[in-house]
Amino acid sequence: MSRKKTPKSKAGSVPAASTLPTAANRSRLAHPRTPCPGSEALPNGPPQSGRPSLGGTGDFYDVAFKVMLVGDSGVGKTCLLVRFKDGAFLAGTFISTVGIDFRNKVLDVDGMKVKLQIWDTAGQERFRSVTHAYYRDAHALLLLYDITNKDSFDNIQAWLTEIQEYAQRDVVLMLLGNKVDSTQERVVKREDGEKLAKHPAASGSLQEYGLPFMETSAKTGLNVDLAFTAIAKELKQRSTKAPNEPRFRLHDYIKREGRGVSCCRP
Ligand SMILES: Nc1nc2c(ncn2[C@@H]2O[C@H](COP(=O)(O)OP(=O)(O)OP(=O)(O)O)[C@@H](O)[C@H]2O)c(=O)[nH]1
Ligand SMILES: [Mg+2]
Repeated sequence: MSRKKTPKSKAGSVPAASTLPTAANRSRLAHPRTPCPGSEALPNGPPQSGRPSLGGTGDFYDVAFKVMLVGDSGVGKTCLLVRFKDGAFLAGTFISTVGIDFRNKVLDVDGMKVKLQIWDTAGQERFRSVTHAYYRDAHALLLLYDITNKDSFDNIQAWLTEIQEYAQRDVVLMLLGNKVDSTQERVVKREDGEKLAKHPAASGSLQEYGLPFMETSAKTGLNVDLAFTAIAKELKQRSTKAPNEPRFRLHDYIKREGRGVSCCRP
């Protein structure tokens, strides 16, 4: 597969739904808390695996995928993304995401440049219709709850139902219990997360094997890179399908590489 350079912004070349961000309206829809040097306005087009045609900043990549962060407001989606992208933690006042925002990051996965275009959605109910419009183009979803917030955990089933309704059937899905650094405030046991991941009532094509599950901390960085890397590896394997390449097993990978991960197969 040839390595290509992302063409200069193509944001104007693909029609976007009116509610979706474009170069012109992005700042109205999202309030990033830190400057986003890697951010760029991109079309909400069809899946891009194998065809690097996303608008860009000049990153080189071989394949590009769309990853969405979903879950209740306050679970740490924005912080997880900022930790992964910038290696920093957004402490202090909680500023809820408005609409949707995104960042790009190119990972080297087994010699191939994999570009993740990561969409950070607003967890608040009032933005749900905006989020729905993005599900269908997502190749992977990271579904978060907050281990210090029982409601966010209880709402996971509702999120899974929504995912089943709006996302592609073969979407790669991973469940993350965030804020694992807050040991004193923990109200959701790791075993409960594992149990839910093993037997989700609704989870699309991954139901057969249960969901890959990890606990993470955007504050300390625990398992954050691993979550995105695992997703990138899975997506890359699916798109290249090299005949002699050993099959990548997402569950086994995070079990082997994760810290504090026991895992997930039923
Ligand atoms: N202790 C701890 N706090 C965290 C962690 N991740 C996020 N937070 C805090 O939790 C609050 C919410 O984080 P956000 O990342 O903004 O939450 P969100 O899921 O993006 O929320 P919405 O944008 O409303 O959907 C902020 O005050 C963060 O500082 C974490 O891993 N550990
Ligand atoms: Mg947010």
